[in-house]
Amino acid sequence: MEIERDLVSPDAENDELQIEAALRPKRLGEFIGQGRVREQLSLVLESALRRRRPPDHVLMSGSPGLGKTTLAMIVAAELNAPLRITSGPALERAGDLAAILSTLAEGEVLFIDEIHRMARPAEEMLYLAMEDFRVDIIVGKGPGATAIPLDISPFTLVGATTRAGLLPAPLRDRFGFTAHMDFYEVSELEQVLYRSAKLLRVTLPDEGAHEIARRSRGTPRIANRLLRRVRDFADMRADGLINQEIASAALNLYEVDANGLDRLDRAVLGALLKKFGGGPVGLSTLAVAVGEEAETVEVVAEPFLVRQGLLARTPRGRVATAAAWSHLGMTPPPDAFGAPLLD
Ligand SMILES: Nc1ncnc2c1ncn2[C@@H]1O[C@H](COP(=O)(O)OP(=O)(O)OP(=O)(O)O)[C@@H](O)[C@H]1O
Repeated sequence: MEIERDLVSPDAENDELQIEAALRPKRLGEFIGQGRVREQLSLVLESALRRRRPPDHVLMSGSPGLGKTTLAMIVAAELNAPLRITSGPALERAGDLAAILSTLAEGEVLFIDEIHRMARPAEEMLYLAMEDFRVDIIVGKGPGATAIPLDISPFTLVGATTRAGLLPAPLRDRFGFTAHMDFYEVSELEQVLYRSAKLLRVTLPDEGAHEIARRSRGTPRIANRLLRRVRDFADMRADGLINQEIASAALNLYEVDANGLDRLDRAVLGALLKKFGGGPVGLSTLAVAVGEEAETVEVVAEPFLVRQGLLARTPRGRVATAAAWSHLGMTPPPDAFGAPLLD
């Protein structure tokens, strides 16, 4: 079974990238939510500016669509520094990274998205670059190979990962500041929606904003996407009025459920309850049951289901909570949460 990428998929689709760019907050002061990260980052950046030195390297971890790329761009903007963007999968060989590092301008911000997917030789080159602003260029092969050290300009690395746990410790330790991005509160998503509505020239009453925010899976990217779909629906069916009823009808039409669960979330929960009696079941078995890659289930669906209190990760596997059974309107078997109690 192939799960279609849904309206609430946290990944950006191609035609969406342009709209996203237009909706991106450009400065830290415009960035909504993630209060602690914002405050810590602003201290790091301010003190770097005062010392006239590039700040410590920054690692950002969190689910897709929570604003990691946006924050990386903001870091460069706040430092008034140029920004270079690449991603882990593009750095297949050490030479790919050397070509970038050796051409960085002084103080430039290098953003590596999906940094956990970088090839090993590139990763090792990065250690030295991050620590000593130096790369060793290997010339020749085999026993005759020599390493020629090359100084590079001091720079700031901003790494983003959806899977901080996969980063090797030597790499993780070289970041002076780690920002854990969490899902957004409904009230924060409302602020994201008001801001986007203004930029898109959409009239958004409070009740419409609330309905969209609470179904946005705690993710600004999804909130912005749902806003555009609800606007289309309201334009066609309600003279552009986005009240609670219209927002709710539009989101039902697009199969976003009342808690913002998407089709993949529901498929994972459904399989867990119907095929495995609520678990425990291993991640890969669960992924096969919904026809998805284990990584997709782990990175995309699980964090939100865990956050919603619908699924628990235990040493023996994934387990549905009581809330999951009631969310799908099912009755758990008597032994669903361990042995039944005897009177
Ligand atoms: N704090 C925020 N305030 C307002 N808008 C935000 C915020 N965070 C993200 N957004 C919006 O969500 C969109 C997606 O954010 P972004 O691309 O930065 O996410 P990401 O975490 O880098 O995702 P991915 O890992 O998939 O690249 C942006 O276009 C931006 O409009």
